[in-house]
Amino acid sequence: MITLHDISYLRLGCRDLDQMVDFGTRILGLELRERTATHAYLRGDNSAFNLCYIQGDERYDASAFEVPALADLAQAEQELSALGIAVQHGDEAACEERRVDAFISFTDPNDNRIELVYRPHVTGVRYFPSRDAGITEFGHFGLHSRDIERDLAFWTEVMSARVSDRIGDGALLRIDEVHHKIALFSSDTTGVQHVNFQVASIDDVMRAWYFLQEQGVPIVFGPGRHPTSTAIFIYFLGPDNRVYEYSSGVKRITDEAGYVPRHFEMKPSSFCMWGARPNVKEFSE
Ligand SMILES: O=C(O)c1cccc(O)c1O
Ligand SMILES: [Fe+2]
Repeated sequence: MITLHDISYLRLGCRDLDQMVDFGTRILGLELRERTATHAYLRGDNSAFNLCYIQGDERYDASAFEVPALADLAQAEQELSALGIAVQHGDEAACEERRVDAFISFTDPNDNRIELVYRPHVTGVRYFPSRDAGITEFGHFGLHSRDIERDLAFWTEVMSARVSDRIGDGALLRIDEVHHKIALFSSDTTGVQHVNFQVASIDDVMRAWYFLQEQGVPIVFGPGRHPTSTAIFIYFLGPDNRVYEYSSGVKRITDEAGYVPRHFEMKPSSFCMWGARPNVKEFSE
């Protein structure tokens, strides 16, 4: 089994880097930490970055997870190879580009690009937001799945994630006490399905609601409250057409041994207990 310590970062291809930097800073409220001609590193906490936008193929994305020890990379490579999954080693330049000491990359059974990283760089400089969005951490992300049972088996049996709740086919997976850091949703494509940042309180979610409307940002779901994680949320679209989410109050699962996942029906009320209706394809019946 491969043990994931935490989510680390997302690499997101885009056609217009300036536009994504503007969105990331002025709208999302992330800090632009570094910028090259082709790469922009943005963060909502003290890590080197959470999101790296890369000028070029807008369909490109990769999601990264931290493993605790260097030896975990070699062990992961062995286990993945035994399953017939091809593994690449990051060379020095690729490590530098990702601000990590070492990493391997592969594609999961859904062809999602996954990176396992050792020692993602953390800074001693506190996150300085470019707007007061109230971000407290990089919360979780959703991945598309063209075959949920196949992908769920991979993420739980190979990557040691645990199911916290299901909604229809969808699955919310934890790798620590936080209710979920990975979500799998049934779809016909690959890659990142949504990007979540946690904010401090309901006030930040409601402030975002007014702010996003004023800025003309399309809101696609919420404000609302998830019955699953109990988090209060709002979802909106970036200029890259990706779905972004702020949420606050995600529950923790402390009774690891005794917890039994619940299976919510595939209905809007399973995504929002206040009655908001999702305008997000993967959340709809
Ligand atoms: O927080 C949740 O429970 C949740 C449920 C459905 C979809 C999501 O994106 C979520 O974050
Ligand atoms: Fe989410």
